[in-house]
Amino acid sequence: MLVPVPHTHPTQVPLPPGYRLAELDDATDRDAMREIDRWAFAFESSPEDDQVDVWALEPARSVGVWFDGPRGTMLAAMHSSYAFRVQVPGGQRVPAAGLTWVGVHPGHRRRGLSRTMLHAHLRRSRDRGEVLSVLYAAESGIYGRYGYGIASHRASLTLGRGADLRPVPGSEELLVELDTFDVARHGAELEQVHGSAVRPGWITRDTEALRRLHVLDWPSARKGAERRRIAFVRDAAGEPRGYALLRRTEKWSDENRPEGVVKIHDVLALDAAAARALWATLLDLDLMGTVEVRNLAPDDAVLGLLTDLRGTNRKIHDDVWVRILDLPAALRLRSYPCAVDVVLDVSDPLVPDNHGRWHVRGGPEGVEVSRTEAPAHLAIGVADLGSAYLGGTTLSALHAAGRVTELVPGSLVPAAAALGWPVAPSTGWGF
Ligand SMILES: CC(=O)SCCNC(=O)CCNC(=O)[C@H](O)C(C)(C)COP(=O)(O)OP(=O)(O)OC[C@H]1O[C@@H](n2cnc3c(N)ncnc32)[C@H](O)[C@@H]1OP(=O)(O)O
Repeated sequence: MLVPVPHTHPTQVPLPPGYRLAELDDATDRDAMREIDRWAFAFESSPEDDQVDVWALEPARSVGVWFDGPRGTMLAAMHSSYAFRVQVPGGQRVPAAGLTWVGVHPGHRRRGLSRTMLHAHLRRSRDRGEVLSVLYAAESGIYGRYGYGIASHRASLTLGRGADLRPVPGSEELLVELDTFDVARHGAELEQVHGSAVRPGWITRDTEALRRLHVLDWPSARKGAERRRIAFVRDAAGEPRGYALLRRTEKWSDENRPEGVVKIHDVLALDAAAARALWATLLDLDLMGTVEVRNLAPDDAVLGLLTDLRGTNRKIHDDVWVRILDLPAALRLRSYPCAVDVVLDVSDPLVPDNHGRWHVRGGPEGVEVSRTEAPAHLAIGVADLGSAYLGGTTLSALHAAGRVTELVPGSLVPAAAALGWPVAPSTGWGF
């Protein structure tokens, strides 16, 4: 079914002849969407994978570009989004469009298809009342031009077996239970723990399909590893206080020493004792030599528990990118750790409603955000404001890189303190 998507955005670039932007139907266009996904991301699924596959895209949120060519009509590009609620500093969960499945057939790339889709995405998300759009970027160079900035980071670590952890009172009384993961038996408790985390950038998986997708155990992805296991850490009443999804791979050295690898897909603990108990188990599994984890918050408890960080091969990667769609709402909905009184001159060529000078005034109890003609203290682009929004990247760091201009001397540091946040933003899972 082809529902034309109107081109009304002021900066809309017309598509080349033969191409049409249209809403995609979740049922009738599904095969074409899967085909574009395979072409764009260069993968093939096995018949065993297809049996466990989950369709998590949500109805009425996919838009594609059809090509009417000499050999008929084909889908040349698509994108979709999830209706997320993203936690912002202070704990509110704000409506956000989680952009996903952006893909252009390699035979139709660099003709502006993606640009046209992204402009439509920004407009449609705003029309739905979404305050932010968030994404994981396949490549760093794609999304800055649309006003997205890196708003959180994730850490990857490789730990040797038996890495020493500081003691935490109460951790010895907690029970760690290991089981083969089964979504029917473990899914609800896993999401209960996940949904209790207090951290900017945190995105709960609010549909059954997203919950299943997160724990999907692709047979082809095992590559000789065991099936997925789960470790739950529980208090004396049996309540889960943390979990880790993991799998082990057997490996032996030439001298027959055990050098197995534990790969952690997802790990979360709600307090220090739970983190200590969980990591003590993960770091002491028999026949394992190393433990690898790739999606920790940059201030995850394990970094403070380890007595020696050297040799952990710690790396930092970009996590979620944020695009502010409704600037006054976004700035009002987050909290501020201290008083703020600043005029920001925000440049946003794609969303004129965001563009211009904004007075942000208030403090921890709340802020007023209003348009103003008053001279600005700081000038910033909307992508850089997106980077600062969750509190993980300071305005000072952006200023040091020439990405914020201090127009009134002395205004940068107080504004940077007010837009910062004491808990590092992180999402911890990909979509
Ligand atoms: C949130 C997610 O889903 S991330 C997944 C993104 N998808 C992929 O990486 C899959 C493989 N790649 C693709 O499908 C496509 O090449 C896309 C989506 C990256 C780009 O689509 P295209 O239709 O070729 O892009 P389009 O022609 O609209 O280009 C718009 C601009 O982006 C630039 N651009 C396009 N791709 C890239 C890239 N990979 N890196 C840097 N810049 C890029 C173009 O040069 C152009 O620049 P300009 O503003 O200076 O003119």
